[in-house]
Amino acid sequence: MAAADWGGKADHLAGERATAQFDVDGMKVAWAGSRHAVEVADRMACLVASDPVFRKDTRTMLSRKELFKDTLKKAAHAWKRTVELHLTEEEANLLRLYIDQPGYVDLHWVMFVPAIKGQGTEEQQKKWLTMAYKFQIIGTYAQTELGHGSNVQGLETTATFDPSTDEFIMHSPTLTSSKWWPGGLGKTSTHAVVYARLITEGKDYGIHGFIMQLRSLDDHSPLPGITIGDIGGKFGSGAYNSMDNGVMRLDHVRIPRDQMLMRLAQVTREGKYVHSDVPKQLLYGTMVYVRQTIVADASRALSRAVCIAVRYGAIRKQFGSKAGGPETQVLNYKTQQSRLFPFLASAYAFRFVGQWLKWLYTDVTQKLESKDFSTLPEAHACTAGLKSVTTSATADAIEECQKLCGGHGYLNSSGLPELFAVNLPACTYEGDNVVLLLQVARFLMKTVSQVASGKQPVGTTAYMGNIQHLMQCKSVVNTVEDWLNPAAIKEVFEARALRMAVNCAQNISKAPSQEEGFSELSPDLVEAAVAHVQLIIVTKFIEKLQEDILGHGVKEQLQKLCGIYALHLIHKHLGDFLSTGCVTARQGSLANERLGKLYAQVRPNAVALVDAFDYTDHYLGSALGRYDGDVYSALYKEAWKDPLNETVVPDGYQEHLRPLLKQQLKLSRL
Ligand SMILES: CCCCC/C=C\C/C=C\C/C=C\C/C=C\C/C=C/C(=O)SCCNC(=O)CCNC(=O)[C@H](O)C(C)(C)COP(=O)(O)OP(=O)(O)OC[C@H]1O[C@@H](n2cnc3c(N)ncnc32)[C@H](O)[C@@H]1OP(=O)(O)O
Ligand SMILES: Cc1cc2nc3c(=O)[nH]c(=O)nc-3n(C[C@H](O)[C@H](O)[C@H](O)COP(=O)(O)OP(=O)(O)OC[C@H]3O[C@@H](n4cnc5c(N)ncnc54)[C@H](O)[C@@H]3O)c2cc1C
Repeated sequence: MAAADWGGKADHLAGERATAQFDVDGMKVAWAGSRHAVEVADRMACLVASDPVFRKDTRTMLSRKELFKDTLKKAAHAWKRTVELHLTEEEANLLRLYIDQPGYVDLHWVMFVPAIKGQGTEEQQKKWLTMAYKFQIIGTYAQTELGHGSNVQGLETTATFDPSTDEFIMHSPTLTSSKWWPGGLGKTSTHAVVYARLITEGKDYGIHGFIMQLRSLDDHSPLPGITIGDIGGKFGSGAYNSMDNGVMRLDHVRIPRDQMLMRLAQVTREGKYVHSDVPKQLLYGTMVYVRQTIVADASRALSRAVCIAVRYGAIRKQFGSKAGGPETQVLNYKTQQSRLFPFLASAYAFRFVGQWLKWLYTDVTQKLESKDFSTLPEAHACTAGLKSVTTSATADAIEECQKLCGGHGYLNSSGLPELFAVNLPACTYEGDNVVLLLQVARFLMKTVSQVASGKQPVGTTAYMGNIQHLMQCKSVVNTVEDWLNPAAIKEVFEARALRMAVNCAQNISKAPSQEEGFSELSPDLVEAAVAHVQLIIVTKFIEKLQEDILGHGVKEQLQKLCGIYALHLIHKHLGDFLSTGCVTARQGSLANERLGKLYAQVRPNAVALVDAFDYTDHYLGSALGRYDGDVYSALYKEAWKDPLNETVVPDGYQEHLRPLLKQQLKLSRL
């Protein structure tokens, strides 16, 4: 039976849109960053949605092989369209984003090219990037090994210089040194930036990057000495299984000396190791760059989940009044609002902090080019911390959005299981989130000790300079309305973050050594790091509201969302705020009361607030999140696409079901 014959007319969202109290177009600009950004994104999203090659509605039903081939097809077609339409870099990136299928191209553009740009000399960039930009070679980033991921200094692959031939010998000395995980390595990449221990003149100089050709450019077979394959299926159907994450073993593979990336350090013809006068941490520069892009990915993934849950919540009805009145939209339940609206606010908060982080990264890069390395530690702490907090919150929120959509959220056709499976590994890749928070904590402990010795901190830690006030201040909040004051909100977040950091520093100083203290206190340090990162997000949201924001009612809605973001954190982490004496129990309950009022104010705007994300139905990929709200017809239609429904009587009936039924029938007649 076709969906149209189903009978009942589907509900729709027009009524919801009519209650919006702001200009949705203006909000689209605030979300995207500029009118230009809205326009380009729209154009690229429509280009993808209207091209049958980019269909993805049956993706979760494909076998791994079919899915992989489909990914190759999409990537090749995307490149063809990029060339035919002379797309700019910005347009091509958006095209890739809206295709919405992880694949080798992500690693090529997001890691291989940036690694060469950041660590290659001008000559090396000219040679390799020219080929990479034209897709004459396909590259990946091969750092992680079977035995070590987080501990980069523990990697085992060796690159031993042989002066007799002017070559490096690349080798995997143990099973655990097998490269393991790099995306695109398994079946696609022709080249990689491989991280290995540099050994010359008998001395181990630690980890460095090397460009290696892995496969023949004629027939794609692995080059001699290289064993390579895919590491196997991953969590979820469809999802990240489109990516050929790979394993690679190297057996004394020789590469020319000039394939060591030599911007930060060089090996001379004679085998002398020479380090440039730049910090060795620049070796980690590609990770800083990618962590920054992952924050933007997190806000996008979160906003997709929220868009699905809000639209569906406005359509779905359960229970009516006792008098037999109409059923209630589930979005009207206060519990639904208190679970969902903090995610809506977080999506906006992460979006704005991501825009700021992009600015910070650009600023640091410009400073590095003029040999000013002073802001590198802060850039590392900000990218590591924000990557960690935003991806963890996003993965949790997508899972909760599935529950917010009830049973239908568990269907692949809701789009939520795949969204979860694709974004969950962001908590691990580019640095495990806990490991990264410990990096932030290390930065905070250094800053606290500098403040103690009279140095004035700058940037995102400038608040620590206000230590006299923040260590003893009491929140001025006395009424529910006082929690509308951004200065009052900022003060309690600053006081909480500083007091948690100072507590940790004091406790570490009581330990026999700094190292032991850091290890013992690491759970508290992680919480202090989270408090600092949440302060950054709240602060950047407040600063965003000080900008010129055009459009009727747009700023007012953002103020409400900013309030929700901050106050829901106070509610969630009330233990921190109380134990550090930043707020009293009464102020905590006033914050909660304010939160309830903000939810009620956001409710009539909820659907319009997710419309402002400006996602096409193709990109959302959800029967529940459709723009027109025709949810039930869509679910019904999607069900029939399942391969199980290709036949009325299932395969296996003759072999397994019929004999069983017959036998049981026979037994019952005995
Ligand atoms: C269906 C839709 C899908 C659509 C998708 C569409 C688009 C996708 C687009 C993008 C997706 C993005 C990517 C693709 C997906 C996945 C790719 C994944 C790739 C990877 O995972 S690559 C491997 C990443 N690996 C890691 O991150 C390892 C983590 N470990 C580390 O970073 C480090 O080892 C460590 C934990 C930081 C420790 O370093 P180490 O040197 O051993 O020790 P320390 O003593 O702690 O540090 C020394 C010193 O250095 C400072 N430091 C550390 N890191 C950095 C840095 N990055 N930058 C600057 N400084 C750094 C540290 O602070 C210390 O400084 P001191 O002053 O204190 O000495
Ligand atoms: C989907 C996906 C794609 C990837 N793509 C790539 C790629 O393209 N290229 C590449 O090189 N790598 C890639 N990786 C690898 C990724 O970077 C690593 O998995 C990541 O850095 C984490 O390292 P690990 O797996 O060794 O985790 P481990 O470090 O083994 O972590 C295991 C547990 O130990 C904890 N832990 C570890 N160290 C500490 C510590 N010091 N203190 C406290 N707790 C600690 C962690 O918090 C975690 O809970 C990918 C991974 C995934 C999942």
